[in-house]
Order: sequence, then C-alpha cells, then structure tokens
Amino acid sequence: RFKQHYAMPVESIVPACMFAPDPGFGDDLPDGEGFEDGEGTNGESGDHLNFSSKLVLVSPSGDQYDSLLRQLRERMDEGCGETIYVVGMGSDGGDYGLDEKDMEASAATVRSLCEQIEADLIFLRERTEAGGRIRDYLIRRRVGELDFLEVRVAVVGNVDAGKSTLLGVLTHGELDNGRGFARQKLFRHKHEMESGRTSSVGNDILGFDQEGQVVNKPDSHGGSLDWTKICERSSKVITFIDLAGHEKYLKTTVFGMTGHMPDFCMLMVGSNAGIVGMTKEHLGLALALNVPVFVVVTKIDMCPANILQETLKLLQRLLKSPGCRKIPVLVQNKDDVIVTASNFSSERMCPIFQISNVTGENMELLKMFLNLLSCRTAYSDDEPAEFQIDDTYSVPGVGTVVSGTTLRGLIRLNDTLLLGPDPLGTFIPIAVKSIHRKRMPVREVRAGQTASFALKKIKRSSIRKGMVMISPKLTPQATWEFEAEILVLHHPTTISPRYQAMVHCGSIRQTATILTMNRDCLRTGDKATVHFRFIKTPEYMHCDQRLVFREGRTKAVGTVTKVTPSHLHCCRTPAPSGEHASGPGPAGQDACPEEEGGHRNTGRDRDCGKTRKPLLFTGRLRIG
Ligand SMILES: Nc1nc2c(ncn2[C@@H]2O[C@H](COP(=O)(O)OP(=O)(O)OP(=O)(O)O)[C@@H](O)[C@H]2O)c(=O)[nH]1
Repeated sequence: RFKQHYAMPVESIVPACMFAPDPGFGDDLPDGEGFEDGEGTNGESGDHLNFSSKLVLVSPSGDQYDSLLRQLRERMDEGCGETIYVVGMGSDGGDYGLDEKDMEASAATVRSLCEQIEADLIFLRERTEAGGRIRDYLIRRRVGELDFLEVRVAVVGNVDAGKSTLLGVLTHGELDNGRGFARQKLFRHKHEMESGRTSSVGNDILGFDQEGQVVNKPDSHGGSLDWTKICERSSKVITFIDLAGHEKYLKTTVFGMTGHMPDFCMLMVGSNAGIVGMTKEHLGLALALNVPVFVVVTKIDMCPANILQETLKLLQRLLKSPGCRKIPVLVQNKDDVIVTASNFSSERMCPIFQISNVTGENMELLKMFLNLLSCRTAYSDDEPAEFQIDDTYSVPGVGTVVSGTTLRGLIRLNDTLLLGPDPLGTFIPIAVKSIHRKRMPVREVRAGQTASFALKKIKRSSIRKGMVMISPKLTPQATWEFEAEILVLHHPTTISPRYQAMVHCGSIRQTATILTMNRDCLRTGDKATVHFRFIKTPEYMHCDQRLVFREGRTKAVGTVTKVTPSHLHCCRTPAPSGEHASGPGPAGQDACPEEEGGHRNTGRDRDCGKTRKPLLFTGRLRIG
C-alpha cells in the first residue's frame, strides 16, 4: 500500500512524505469495481464506478452512492469504527487535487455518507497539489456517553528509557523535571516509589474527545485521575500497558505483551543511552507476537546532537535488519503523523518519534498519532463471546472481580457464560452481574475491549489468570496437551524432549514439558513442530494463538497448531521415566523452575547424548 522511493540512500531513515497517503478508496475493491481504463467525469467507467478516481465523490448517482456507502462501511469495520479518508486523490496516477467546487461537492458527499453510518467527519489537513486541493479526514463512529473506542498500547523499553515519565506527562498533562517528577503519579508500589523502577503491569488511560483533544484532567488535590469522567468525555481511550524495563521483571513484561493483548507496542529508547539492555529483547517480543511497533526516542533535551544521530542510526539499522524487516520512518511534523498513522497497520512501517518529557518537544505529534491509531480487533455481534482473564480481585462489598480482554463477540449484563477450566478441566456456568469498562459501569462489552466483571458466589482463589469466560455455544474443552510450530530464538545448548519452560499464550502462563517433537533436538534458529504438556492444570487454548516459550534467556516463539481436548488423554507422565532428572512430578506439585528461582532442566539432553551443565545464560536474543 505504501510506496518507498528506493533511490534513498540505504542508511537514511525514510521520511514520512515518501509514503503515498492512503486514498479514500482504491486498494481494497470488490470484484468488478474500479481500476478501469478511461473514466467519465464522475470517475465512471462503463457500468462501474471507478473508486480510484479523484472525482468519485463529486456527484455520484444513487447506485454509485450505495457502493460508496458499502465501501465506507467495510473500511469502518476494518478500522474498528474509524478510518482516515483522503478526498481528491485517486490512486490512478499522479493527477492529484480538486478545484474548489469539486472539493466542496466531494466533502458534501462524504459528510452525507458519514451521516448515514452515524459517524463524525473530522478535518485533519488540506494540501495543494498540481491539480488542486487534497483533504484528509478522520471518520470516527459516533459513540454514546458510555461508549468509546479503545486502543491498547504496550509500553516497553530498557530501564530508565523514560516510559513511566512519558505516561505521567501524557496522562497528567504536566511536564517532567528530569528527576522523576512525572513518574511519581504512576507508581503502584512503595518499592517502585523508592527505587524509581516499574515492577508490575500498570494501566494508564489517555482520553481524546471527538476533536482529538486530550480530556485527561487530574484533580488539583491528589493529582489522581477520575477514569469515569475521562471515559465519559472521550470518543477514544488509549490504554497504556506500562511494562517494566528491568530484566528481572521480564516475566511480567512477557505476560503484559501476551496477556493484555496490545494493539500496538511503543518501544521507548533513551537517546543518550541508545539501544541498550532489554531494548532488543522487547522489540523481538513485539515482532514475535506480530504487534506493530512504533519507537519513541526520549530525552532529546539533554542529548548531544552527535549522540542522538548515532542512536537514530543504530535504531534504523536494527529495524531494517533481516530479523525485523521494518521500514523506519522519522515523524517530524503533522503531515508525517497522518501519513504514518494511515499506513501503520501494515506492520512493516515503523514510525520514530523524538521527544522530550522535560521541554515537551514533539509531544503534540505523539498525541496526534495516538489519537489516530485504531484498534486491531475486528468485532462481530454474531460471534460467540470469549473473554480472557488476566487478573482477579476481591473488592469489599462487591466480591470476586475478574478483569481481562474480550477476544470475540459481545457480552451483556446478565449473560450466562462458562468460566474455566478448573484443575479438573471443567467449566462452570456463571452469570455476569455487573460490567465495568475503565471503572465505569456499562451494559455490554465487545471484542477488543477490556472490562471487569463482578461474579457472584465464587471465591477469588478458585479463579486463575489464564482462565476464560466463554459462551456455552462454544462448548469449551480444556486441554493438557497441544502442538505448536515453534522457532527457537535463543538457547545456549540444545532443547530436547522433557525440556520444561514457561509457556505464555494469551493470559496463560504455565510451565509445560516438551513431550515429542519432529526433530531430535533444537538449537538457536531451529524450527520444529513440538508437542507440549502443561504440568499443573489444563488450559483453554485454540489454534492460531501465538505463544512465547521461555526459561531464563531461552526463548522460542510459535503458533498453536493443534489442541487435544483433555478427555482424549489421561496420563500425566509425559514419557517413560529414564535417566532424566527434569520430569514433572505428581499432579500439581511442579512449579515453574523460574518461579522457584532455580532451573530444573539439568541432566542430559535426550538423544543428543551431551551432558548439559546448569544453564549459563550468557547469550542474548539478537535481532540484527
Ligand atoms: N532530561 C530528561 N529526563 C527524562 C526524560 N524522560 C525521562 N527522564 C528522566 O529519566 C529518569 C528515568 O525515567 P523513568 O520514566 O523512570 O524510566 P522508565 O523507563 O519508566 O524506567 P523503569 O520503570 O525502571 O522501566 C527519570 O529521572 C526521569 O525524570 C526526558 O525526556 N528528558
């Protein structure tokens, strides 16, 4: 969809203007429509409407109008309620721009289309080309007072990159002092206050009104945010999943990336420190999970120009490397924001912002970009509901509360869903008594939205992260065993059957043993089909889910390809016991080696015959 000018020097970051903006209509045309040779004055060609013509909106006939409406509906569904729409630019050659009369007529058509689908037309920019004017609009579904579009952004990057500070600045509207002022408002634990380090998965919200203005207003006393007020005033809410930068919290960071289902990943890099520590690790994680990444380079106020240039150079080298295959694009003005936001969901483009949390430089560009991002989870009313639990709470006076993400369908108040699986693999019916979105009571939640539910007559202790609440129509089955196609990103020696590591899949986080695989052993860079078995409890999984398999610095990523319902296997011991010391013990007794602070995968790698020393984690996941 975007055009790169390959005449650019290989080493330079691609400026955003090198990308052709997404035209109003053009690429995704149904059969028989568009791209005809020759056109009438109205973009008409024979019986067909030429959607790629810049004149398509000037004075459509009734049938043409219906086609335009159908197209717009499809685009709004794809963009989960919004789309960036360009008027006056066909994708049919270089003849861009409309005269004033045609532009006004086209704008009137788009406005009328928006009324039909109950969406707002928000002007973004106008520019002039040889043929006249071109306008970019944001079209956004109108939301009621209790509704808002939701986009989740995971915030990753090495320790001290300025993650918490940026979130403090964005959500509280006050600049930082360079000594940790802005982040104080976000820390959740006393030890975080004292050390200045994030250790948990944090959620912060940033609301935008229909005009794209930030609505967050911290109260003047405690400085805290009233989430309900923000949501009521917002047409779009960005939820930041603030993840820890320090290596010792990597497990939590991986959980944040898999379990909290981010739509996008914001990778933060301190301009003075550069690509250090966990930066590559976090980028690798986002790539493995197919989450589109944009980069925010911070602290430009305190960084000498040559160091900043060096950081940008290394960054773009990393992004272009064979492991990443991204196209780095420097965002320097509002036009760049619109161009990158229009093309961002392609996953290949990687916008780069350079900001200061202290002076606020380029902060407006970042905010504008965030407002233009659209959710990536398509939603359909007809699909049976599935909700993934990523946390549980006991709320005084309310009881057990579960929070998580709606993966599919629609969940309404008083719906009965199946909650499970429990350790025996069963699901129990449970009624949804109240629903909150961002602390605000609502009557329903849809796919792509996070929510929490108050559940009656169930103890918090009987609910685990990784459980689901699911429509009875799906007749869910728990599984002990599954197959996945995996790629080993890093392992110091070889992986063979009976190897154990932590599987992260959605909000599932449990140690699993490799029972069999289609190769004798696996080394860094190897791909294989691997049969796993969970060691503690069965889980609910389905094919095509992405997973991360890790233990210490050992990392593999993959996709679930086969799930065996638990009633089809009854044996918990994965393989005949031999000389291996690492086999799982009786049900429920094994814990993740990492959680116990040690490693059980000692002994010999099966079939490879080599005695393996206790793992020495010296390597790193290399992307470049
Ligand atoms: N001068 C300057 N200082 C900044 C900027 N951004 C952050 N800082 C400072 O950098 C330090 C580290 O920022 P944090 O926000 O705690 O970094 P972090 O990435 O959240 O670190 P972890 O939570 O440990 O992962 C703080 O003292 C901030 O005040 C910036 O743009 N300019």
